[in-house]
Amino acid sequence: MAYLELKNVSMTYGRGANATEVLSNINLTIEEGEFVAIVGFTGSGKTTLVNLINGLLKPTSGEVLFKGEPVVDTSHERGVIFQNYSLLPWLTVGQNVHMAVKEAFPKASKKEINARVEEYVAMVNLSPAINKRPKELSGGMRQRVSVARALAMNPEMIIMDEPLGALDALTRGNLQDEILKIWSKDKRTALLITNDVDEGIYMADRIIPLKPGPNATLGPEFNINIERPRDKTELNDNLEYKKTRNAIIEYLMGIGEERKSASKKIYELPELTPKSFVA
Ligand SMILES: Nc1ncnc2c1ncn2[C@@H]1O[C@H](COP(=O)(O)OP(=O)(O)OP(=O)(O)O)[C@@H](O)[C@H]1O
Repeated sequence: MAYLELKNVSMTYGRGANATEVLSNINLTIEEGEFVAIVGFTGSGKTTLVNLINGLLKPTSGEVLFKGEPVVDTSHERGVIFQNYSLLPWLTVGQNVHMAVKEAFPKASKKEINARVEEYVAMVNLSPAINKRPKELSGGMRQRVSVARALAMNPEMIIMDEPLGALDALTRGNLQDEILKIWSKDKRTALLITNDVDEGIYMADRIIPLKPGPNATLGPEFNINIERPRDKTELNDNLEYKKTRNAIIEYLMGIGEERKSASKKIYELPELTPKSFVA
Protein backbone atom coordinates (compact mmCIF):
# COMPACT_ATOMS: atom_id res chain seq x y z
CA MET A 1 0.00 0.00 0.00
CA ALA A 2 1.31 3.44 -0.94
CA TYR A 3 1.82 5.92 1.88
CA LEU A 4 0.27 8.79 -0.06
CA GLU A 5 -1.64 8.30 -3.26
CA LEU A 6 -3.44 10.72 -5.57
CA LYS A 7 -5.64 8.95 -8.09
CA ASN A 8 -6.90 10.91 -11.10
CA VAL A 9 -7.26 14.05 -8.99
CA SER A 10 -8.76 17.13 -10.65
CA MET A 11 -9.65 20.43 -9.04
CA THR A 12 -11.93 23.09 -10.49
CA TYR A 13 -12.52 26.51 -8.96
CA GLY A 14 -15.70 28.44 -9.78
CA ARG A 15 -18.86 27.28 -11.51
CA GLY A 16 -20.53 27.41 -14.89
CA ALA A 17 -18.94 29.93 -17.23
CA ASN A 18 -16.47 30.92 -14.48
CA ALA A 19 -15.20 27.38 -13.88
CA THR A 20 -11.44 26.82 -14.25
CA GLU A 21 -9.91 23.42 -13.91
CA VAL A 22 -6.61 24.23 -12.19
CA LEU A 23 -5.36 20.65 -11.76
CA SER A 24 -6.21 17.83 -14.16
CA ASN A 25 -5.82 14.15 -13.67
CA ILE A 26 -2.99 14.17 -11.14
CA ASN A 27 -1.59 10.74 -10.32
CA LEU A 28 1.07 10.56 -7.66
CA THR A 29 2.34 7.82 -5.37
CA ILE A 30 4.73 8.44 -2.50
CA GLU A 31 6.15 5.57 -0.47
CA GLU A 32 6.85 5.79 3.26
CA GLY A 33 10.23 7.39 3.94
CA GLU A 34 10.56 8.95 0.49
CA PHE A 35 11.45 12.59 -0.16
CA VAL A 36 9.68 13.85 -3.26
CA ALA A 37 9.94 17.33 -4.77
CA ILE A 38 7.45 18.89 -7.15
CA VAL A 39 8.82 21.79 -9.17
CA GLY A 40 6.53 24.19 -10.90
CA PHE A 41 6.08 27.68 -12.26
CA THR A 42 4.30 30.28 -10.23
CA GLY A 43 0.52 30.02 -10.47
CA SER A 44 0.63 26.46 -11.78
CA GLY A 45 -1.46 25.06 -8.92
CA LYS A 46 1.20 24.05 -6.39
CA THR A 47 -0.64 25.43 -3.34
CA THR A 48 -3.88 23.88 -4.55
CA LEU A 49 -2.10 20.53 -4.67
CA VAL A 50 -0.72 20.99 -1.13
CA ASN A 51 -4.18 21.90 0.19
CA LEU A 52 -5.67 18.79 -1.40
CA ILE A 53 -3.05 16.57 0.25
CA ASN A 54 -3.39 18.38 3.55
CA GLY A 55 -7.16 18.04 3.56
CA LEU A 56 -7.97 21.76 3.38
CA LEU A 57 -9.58 21.21 -0.04
CA LYS A 58 -11.55 18.33 -1.53
CA PRO A 59 -10.85 17.35 -5.13
CA THR A 60 -13.60 17.95 -7.68
CA SER A 61 -12.93 14.41 -8.87
CA GLY A 62 -10.51 11.65 -7.98
CA GLU A 63 -9.16 10.51 -4.63
CA VAL A 64 -6.44 11.50 -2.17
CA LEU A 65 -5.45 8.55 0.05
CA PHE A 66 -3.15 8.73 3.07
CA LYS A 67 -2.09 5.30 4.35
CA GLY A 68 -4.94 3.83 2.32
CA GLU A 69 -7.66 6.08 3.82
CA PRO A 70 -9.32 9.02 2.04
CA VAL A 71 -8.10 12.40 3.28
CA VAL A 72 -11.15 14.23 4.61
CA ASP A 73 -9.62 16.79 6.95
CA THR A 74 -6.33 18.23 8.16
CA SER A 75 -4.36 16.04 10.57
CA HIS A 76 -1.31 16.30 12.84
CA GLU A 77 0.12 13.36 10.95
CA ARG A 78 0.70 15.71 8.01
CA GLY A 79 2.53 18.86 9.00
CA VAL A 80 2.52 21.68 6.48
CA ILE A 81 5.10 24.44 6.29
CA PHE A 82 3.22 27.15 4.44
CA GLN A 83 4.65 29.74 2.08
CA ASN A 84 3.01 32.65 3.90
CA TYR A 85 4.07 32.05 7.53
CA SER A 86 0.45 32.06 8.86
CA LEU A 87 1.51 33.02 12.41
CA LEU A 88 -0.92 34.36 15.00
CA PRO A 89 0.05 38.05 15.25
CA TRP A 90 -0.93 38.51 18.90
CA LEU A 91 1.28 35.66 20.11
CA THR A 92 5.06 35.73 20.54
CA VAL A 93 7.42 33.41 18.66
CA GLY A 94 7.50 31.04 21.64
CA GLN A 95 3.73 31.17 22.11
CA ASN A 96 3.09 30.44 18.42
CA VAL A 97 5.26 27.31 18.63
CA HIS A 98 3.89 26.46 22.11
CA MET A 99 0.30 26.41 20.88
CA ALA A 100 1.16 23.97 18.11
CA VAL A 101 3.19 21.68 20.40
CA LYS A 102 0.40 21.62 22.97
CA GLU A 103 -2.09 20.66 20.30
CA ALA A 104 0.14 17.86 19.00
CA PHE A 105 1.10 16.55 22.47
CA PRO A 106 -1.97 17.13 24.66
CA LYS A 107 -0.72 14.80 27.39
CA ALA A 108 2.79 16.23 27.68
CA SER A 109 3.79 18.08 30.86
CA LYS A 110 4.37 21.84 30.90
CA LYS A 111 8.09 21.18 31.28
CA GLU A 112 8.22 18.83 28.28
CA ILE A 113 6.26 21.26 26.13
CA ASN A 114 8.49 24.19 27.10
CA ALA A 115 11.63 22.15 26.40
CA ARG A 116 10.35 21.19 22.96
CA VAL A 117 9.42 24.82 22.17
CA GLU A 118 12.90 25.99 23.16
CA GLU A 119 14.58 23.20 21.18
CA TYR A 120 12.78 24.04 17.93
CA VAL A 121 13.06 27.81 18.33
CA ALA A 122 16.81 27.30 18.83
CA MET A 123 16.95 25.03 15.78
CA VAL A 124 15.88 27.92 13.57
CA ASN A 125 18.25 30.29 15.41
CA LEU A 126 15.52 32.39 16.94
CA SER A 127 16.20 31.95 20.68
CA PRO A 128 16.99 35.67 21.11
CA ALA A 129 13.63 36.52 19.51
CA ILE A 130 11.51 34.01 21.44
CA ASN A 131 9.49 36.78 23.15
CA LYS A 132 8.95 38.89 20.05
CA ARG A 133 5.70 39.14 18.14
CA PRO A 134 5.50 38.48 14.38
CA LYS A 135 5.27 42.20 13.51
CA GLU A 136 8.70 42.73 15.11
CA LEU A 137 10.30 40.07 12.86
CA SER A 138 11.60 40.15 9.29
CA GLY A 139 9.90 38.01 6.65
CA GLY A 140 12.68 35.44 6.86
CA MET A 141 12.40 35.23 10.66
CA ARG A 142 8.65 34.67 10.40
CA GLN A 143 9.24 31.91 7.89
CA ARG A 144 11.69 30.28 10.32
CA VAL A 145 9.05 30.36 13.09
CA SER A 146 6.69 28.64 10.69
CA VAL A 147 9.30 25.92 10.01
CA ALA A 148 9.90 25.46 13.77
CA ARG A 149 6.19 25.28 14.47
CA ALA A 150 5.52 22.62 11.84
CA LEU A 151 8.51 20.44 12.77
CA ALA A 152 7.93 20.73 16.53
CA MET A 153 4.58 19.00 16.04
CA ASN A 154 6.48 15.89 15.03
CA PRO A 155 4.44 15.12 11.90
CA GLU A 156 4.82 11.74 10.18
CA MET A 157 4.77 13.47 6.83
CA ILE A 158 6.30 16.89 6.23
CA ILE A 159 4.63 18.86 3.44
CA MET A 160 6.42 22.01 2.38
CA ASP A 161 4.87 24.66 0.16
CA GLU A 162 7.86 26.74 -1.02
CA PRO A 163 8.88 27.15 2.62
CA LEU A 164 12.29 28.69 2.10
CA GLY A 165 11.65 31.05 -0.79
CA ALA A 166 11.82 34.26 1.24
CA LEU A 167 15.11 33.43 2.97
CA ASP A 168 18.67 34.50 2.30
CA ALA A 169 20.97 31.82 0.87
CA LEU A 170 22.71 31.05 4.16
CA THR A 171 19.56 30.62 6.25
CA ARG A 172 17.96 28.71 3.41
CA GLY A 173 20.90 26.30 3.27
CA ASN A 174 20.85 25.80 7.05
CA LEU A 175 17.14 25.07 7.12
CA GLN A 176 17.41 22.67 4.17
CA ASP A 177 19.96 20.74 6.22
CA GLU A 178 17.82 20.82 9.38
CA ILE A 179 14.79 19.53 7.48
CA LEU A 180 16.92 16.77 5.91
CA LYS A 181 18.30 15.85 9.32
CA ILE A 182 14.82 15.49 10.84
CA TRP A 183 13.54 13.63 7.78
CA SER A 184 16.35 11.06 7.83
CA LYS A 185 16.79 10.71 11.59
CA ASP A 186 13.12 10.27 12.36
CA LYS A 187 12.33 8.35 9.13
CA ARG A 188 9.75 10.82 7.91
CA THR A 189 8.13 11.10 4.51
CA ALA A 190 8.48 14.47 2.81
CA LEU A 191 6.92 16.37 -0.05
CA LEU A 192 8.59 19.60 -1.07
CA ILE A 193 6.94 22.04 -3.45
CA THR A 194 9.51 24.38 -4.91
CA ASN A 195 10.38 26.46 -7.93
CA ASP A 196 14.10 25.88 -7.30
CA VAL A 197 15.49 22.90 -9.22
CA ASP A 198 18.76 22.91 -7.24
CA GLU A 199 16.90 22.78 -3.94
CA GLY A 200 14.89 19.84 -5.29
CA ILE A 201 17.98 17.93 -6.41
CA TYR A 202 19.79 18.58 -3.14
CA MET A 203 16.92 17.39 -0.99
CA ALA A 204 14.77 14.87 -2.86
CA ASP A 205 14.84 11.28 -4.07
CA ARG A 206 12.59 12.14 -7.01
CA ILE A 207 11.61 15.36 -8.76
CA ILE A 208 8.33 15.68 -10.62
CA PRO A 209 7.55 18.81 -12.64
CA LEU A 210 4.06 20.29 -12.46
CA LYS A 211 3.14 21.43 -15.96
CA PRO A 212 1.56 24.89 -15.80
CA GLY A 213 -2.20 25.25 -15.84
CA PRO A 214 -5.00 25.70 -16.33
CA ASN A 215 -5.30 21.94 -16.42
CA ALA A 216 -1.91 21.54 -14.78
CA THR A 217 -0.75 17.98 -14.62
CA LEU A 218 2.37 16.16 -13.49
CA GLY A 219 5.18 15.60 -15.99
CA PRO A 220 7.69 12.72 -16.10
CA GLU A 221 9.62 12.04 -12.92
CA PHE A 222 13.37 12.38 -12.55
CA ASN A 223 15.16 10.10 -10.09
CA ILE A 224 18.02 11.67 -8.18
CA ASN A 225 20.61 8.94 -7.95
CA ILE A 226 23.05 10.85 -5.76
CA GLU A 227 24.20 9.30 -2.50
CA ARG A 228 23.25 10.86 0.81
CA PRO A 229 24.31 12.80 2.74
CA ARG A 230 24.84 15.13 -0.21
CA ASP A 231 27.50 17.77 -0.09
CA LYS A 232 26.46 21.08 -1.66
CA THR A 233 29.99 22.12 -2.53
CA GLU A 234 30.73 18.80 -4.21
CA LEU A 235 27.44 18.67 -6.11
CA ASN A 236 28.62 21.12 -8.76
CA ASP A 237 31.28 18.64 -9.86
CA ASN A 238 29.04 15.61 -9.64
CA LEU A 239 28.27 14.22 -13.11
CA GLU A 240 24.92 12.73 -12.04
CA TYR A 241 23.92 16.13 -10.62
CA LYS A 242 24.85 17.94 -13.83
CA LYS A 243 23.03 15.40 -15.99
CA THR A 244 19.86 15.45 -13.88
CA ARG A 245 19.86 19.23 -13.54
CA ASN A 246 20.23 19.71 -17.30
CA ALA A 247 17.47 17.22 -18.06
CA ILE A 248 15.02 18.91 -15.65
CA ILE A 249 15.86 22.43 -16.80
CA GLU A 250 15.56 21.42 -20.46
CA TYR A 251 12.16 19.91 -19.73
CA LEU A 252 10.98 23.00 -17.82
CA MET A 253 12.26 25.34 -20.54
CA GLY A 254 10.40 23.25 -23.11
CA ILE A 255 7.10 23.62 -21.27
CA GLY A 256 7.88 27.32 -20.66
CA GLU A 257 8.18 27.80 -24.45
CA GLU A 258 4.94 25.88 -25.03
CA ARG A 259 3.23 28.14 -22.53
CA LYS A 260 4.57 31.27 -24.21
CA SER A 261 3.43 30.27 -27.67
CA ALA A 262 0.02 29.26 -26.33
CA SER A 263 -0.42 32.76 -24.90
CA LYS A 264 0.46 34.57 -28.15
CA LYS A 265 -3.21 34.92 -29.09
CA ILE A 266 -4.27 38.26 -30.50
CA TYR A 267 -7.19 39.74 -28.63
CA GLU A 268 -9.30 42.16 -30.65
CA LEU A 269 -10.49 45.07 -28.56
CA PRO A 270 -13.95 46.47 -29.21
CA GLU A 271 -13.98 49.86 -30.92
CA LEU A 272 -15.25 52.26 -28.33
CA THR A 273 -15.39 56.03 -28.49
CA PRO A 274 -16.15 57.81 -25.25
CA LYS A 275 -19.24 60.01 -25.66
CA SER A 276 -17.48 63.14 -24.54
CA PHE A 277 -15.05 62.79 -27.47
CA VAL A 278 -17.70 62.47 -30.19
CA ALA A 279 -17.25 65.43 -32.51
N1 LIG B 1 -9.98 29.76 -4.05
C1 LIG B 1 -9.74 29.99 -5.33
N2 LIG B 1 -10.73 30.37 -6.17
C2 LIG B 1 -10.50 30.59 -7.48
N3 LIG B 1 -9.29 30.43 -8.08
C3 LIG B 1 -8.26 30.05 -7.30
C4 LIG B 1 -8.42 29.81 -5.89
N4 LIG B 1 -7.22 29.44 -5.38
C5 LIG B 1 -6.35 29.45 -6.42
N5 LIG B 1 -6.98 29.81 -7.56
C6 LIG B 1 -6.36 29.90 -8.91
O1 LIG B 1 -5.75 28.65 -9.19
C7 LIG B 1 -4.52 28.83 -9.87
C8 LIG B 1 -3.42 28.11 -9.11
O2 LIG B 1 -3.25 28.72 -7.83
P1 LIG B 1 -2.23 28.15 -6.76
O3 LIG B 1 -2.20 29.11 -5.61
O4 LIG B 1 -2.56 26.74 -6.47
O5 LIG B 1 -0.87 28.21 -7.59
P2 LIG B 1 0.66 28.21 -7.11
O6 LIG B 1 1.40 27.41 -8.11
O7 LIG B 1 0.75 27.80 -5.70
O8 LIG B 1 1.01 29.75 -7.26
P3 LIG B 1 2.23 30.59 -6.58
O9 LIG B 1 3.49 29.93 -7.01
O10 LIG B 1 2.04 31.95 -7.22
O11 LIG B 1 1.98 30.57 -5.12
C9 LIG B 1 -4.29 30.33 -9.98
O12 LIG B 1 -4.69 30.73 -11.26
C10 LIG B 1 -5.22 30.92 -8.93
O13 LIG B 1 -5.69 32.18 -9.32
